[in-house]
Amino acid sequence: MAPTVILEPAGRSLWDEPLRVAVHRLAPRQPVTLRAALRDEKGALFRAHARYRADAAGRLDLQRAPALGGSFAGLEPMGLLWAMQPDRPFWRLLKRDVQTPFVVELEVLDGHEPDQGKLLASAVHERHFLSPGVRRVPVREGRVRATLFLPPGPGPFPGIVDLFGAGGGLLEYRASLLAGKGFAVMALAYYNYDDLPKHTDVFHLEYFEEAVNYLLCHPQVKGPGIGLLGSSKGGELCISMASFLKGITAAVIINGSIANVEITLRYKDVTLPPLGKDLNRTKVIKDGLKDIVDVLNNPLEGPDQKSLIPVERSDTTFLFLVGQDDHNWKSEFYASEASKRLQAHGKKKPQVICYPETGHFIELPFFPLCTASLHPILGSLVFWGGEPRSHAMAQVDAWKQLQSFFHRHLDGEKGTILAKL
Ligand SMILES: CCCCCCCCCCCCCC(=O)SCCNC(=O)CCNC(=O)[C@H](O)C(C)(C)COP(=O)(O)OP(=O)(O)OC[C@H]1O[C@@H](n2cnc3c(N)ncnc32)[C@H](O)[C@@H]1OP(=O)(O)O
Repeated sequence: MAPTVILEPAGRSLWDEPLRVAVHRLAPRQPVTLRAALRDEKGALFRAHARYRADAAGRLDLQRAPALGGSFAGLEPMGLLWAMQPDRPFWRLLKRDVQTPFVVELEVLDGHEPDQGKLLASAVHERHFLSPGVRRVPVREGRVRATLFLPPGPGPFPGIVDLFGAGGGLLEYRASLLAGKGFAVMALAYYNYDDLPKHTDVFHLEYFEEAVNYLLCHPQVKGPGIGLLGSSKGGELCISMASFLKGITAAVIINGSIANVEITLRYKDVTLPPLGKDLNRTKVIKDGLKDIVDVLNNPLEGPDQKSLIPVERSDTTFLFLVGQDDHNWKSEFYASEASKRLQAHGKKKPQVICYPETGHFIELPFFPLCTASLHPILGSLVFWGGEPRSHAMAQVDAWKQLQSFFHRHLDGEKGTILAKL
């Protein structure tokens, strides 16, 4: 009988679920190569392969068998996903439409030559971004342009606003999966989407306030406060929201900055200018990639202090998730400074989790690492940092940590929300 691929769950699973891959009916100790591939919505092909050897009974189980080489090595049951590389250089895996899955094709080839062995077996598996019963509700309310994801059932649910970074648009894949964990999550656009400006020199915090209030007033959102989740420029904006706006109980900042970067921020009569920078501090590393980690000025010094976000005003409970190899900016320094400033002002000590060999884009579990791509502000190819295996481990942990943080701080007893300004 021919070899077969056994997948658990079979046929389909959520993107953040571990997938158990096994191959049965191989010859005892047969050398094989496993290949995985998926195509993104822009046609880029992401692929990984790994060499294995079946056991004495002709079985291969990726939870027990180490990869002997290929795109990764060692015991890595999800390596065929996180070690994928795009056929387009400097391309990042993004999910643009959460209503369709990524379709992963798995192949088992005889021998250890990834492009030459005879095809022994194959399987197709769908990786979804919408949990069963999660509702996707486009929001066009006042100025707010967003998508709200509601868990199944009547609620009310703890509410979270989710922001991605520079480049804008509306990325929904994190919000949609998080809604499956029992939260009402609003993926919020703030530029380069729908009728929002394509580019802007100023962000008005009143826009974000409108979004927070929309969520707070939603009948299926449980008060008295909501959570914020933001990465990169989105993380920085979450720190500003938590510092100036009412109604924010908890915030998770993934590689964010404590200073306002690149685009002026206004709220009522307050203006935070962009942090100073010196592009001469750009280093050109291999393949002409730019390393911009030293470009921004130190926000604790001189006139650059005007760009510092007054995080010490905030009564929000923070979790900072930090990639220690972030080459976009100095996320670890920013998180530690935020922690110092909050504590110096008698505020709650934030939780700071630092991940070694982890770069700028801490994504959902099993997303392949994007080490370099076009910088949405600089317009040139930059190095984001990270080592694939460590980065993959960090993504799994970060996803668990942020969920338990939000459950702890948004699902608990009602707290008092204090006015800030
Ligand atoms: C100047 C001073 C700088 C100083 C630096 C100081 C320090 C740092 C400060 C900065 C702090 C901030 C730090 C941060 O925040 S870092 C950035 C974090 N940002 C995000 O995570 C949000 C990402 N969002 C976006 O990038 C956009 O909204 C997307 C792309 C989703 C859609 O948007 P839109 O629908 O409008 O886009 P398009 O499809 O027409 O594509 C447009 C172009 O984008 C390129 N592209 C698209 N997809 C991919 C991909 N998968 N891989 C690689 N590249 C991709 C590609 O070249 C394409 O052009 P073309 O090839 O099609 O012609």
